[in-house]
Amino acid sequence: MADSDGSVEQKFSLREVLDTFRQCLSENKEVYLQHYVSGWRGLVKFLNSLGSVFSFISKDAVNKIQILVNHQNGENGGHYITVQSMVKYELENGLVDLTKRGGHPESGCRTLLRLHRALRWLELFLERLRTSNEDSKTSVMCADAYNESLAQHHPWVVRKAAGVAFCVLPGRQAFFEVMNVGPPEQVVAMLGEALPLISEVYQITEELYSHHNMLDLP
Ligand SMILES: CCCCCCCC/C=C\CCCCCCCC(=O)N[C@@H](COP(=O)(O)O)[C@H](O)/C=C/CCCCCCCCCCCCC
Repeated sequence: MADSDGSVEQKFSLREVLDTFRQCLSENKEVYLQHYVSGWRGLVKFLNSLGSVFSFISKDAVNKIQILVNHQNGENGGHYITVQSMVKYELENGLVDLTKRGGHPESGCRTLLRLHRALRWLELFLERLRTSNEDSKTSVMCADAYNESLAQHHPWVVRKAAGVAFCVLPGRQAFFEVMNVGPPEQVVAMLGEALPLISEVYQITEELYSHHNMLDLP
């Protein structure tokens, strides 16, 4: 549908995000980068619909998505099909800054690690949403999930800004409406479908990064 300014409306759909995370895993449990990035694109649509307070977060996510897309579309794009092939290629060719930032500030590995950490936040947040009740506050659920995950990797100023943004999150009912799924029971059911997929993608990536000692890339 076109907006009044002629731009194409980009409505968030939880179903679409669920489908992209379903497509993420290959038969032998490799993570397809293209679908991983599409999943994040879908989530950013949701974030954008929440208002400009969140734009510093969505800008960072979009920037990281774009770095990964550039790798996929670049001359070595054939190595950026799965997270596993990307890790292998970048490590074998010395394209990752392993201990301090240097010549490869935009490696696929360090960029994906930032989104991977955010995926843990998402998993924790969605699980809280799924098991929440009408009186639960999205701001509290979001902050708790953040403090348990991403916050450990952010400096004070980012944690403060994130905390301010969480305070203006819409309430649970409005939040569920933006998901475009239907009544709350259907949202809860779909979250129950989405969570194991997100969790599996997270676990596989976590093990891969841990195996290569890359969970703290600068
Ligand atoms: C299913 C629908 C309901 C949930 C929808 C959630 C939608 C969330 C969409 C996007 C999440 C944003 C992901 C942010 C990635 C952050 C990556 C990161 O950690 N970047 C920092 C480090 O990067 P480098 O400097 O090392 O390159 C960077 O400093 C961060 C800057 C921005 C602040 C990030 C705060 C993240 C807060 C967590 C997301 C809150 C979203 C709330 C909306 C419900």
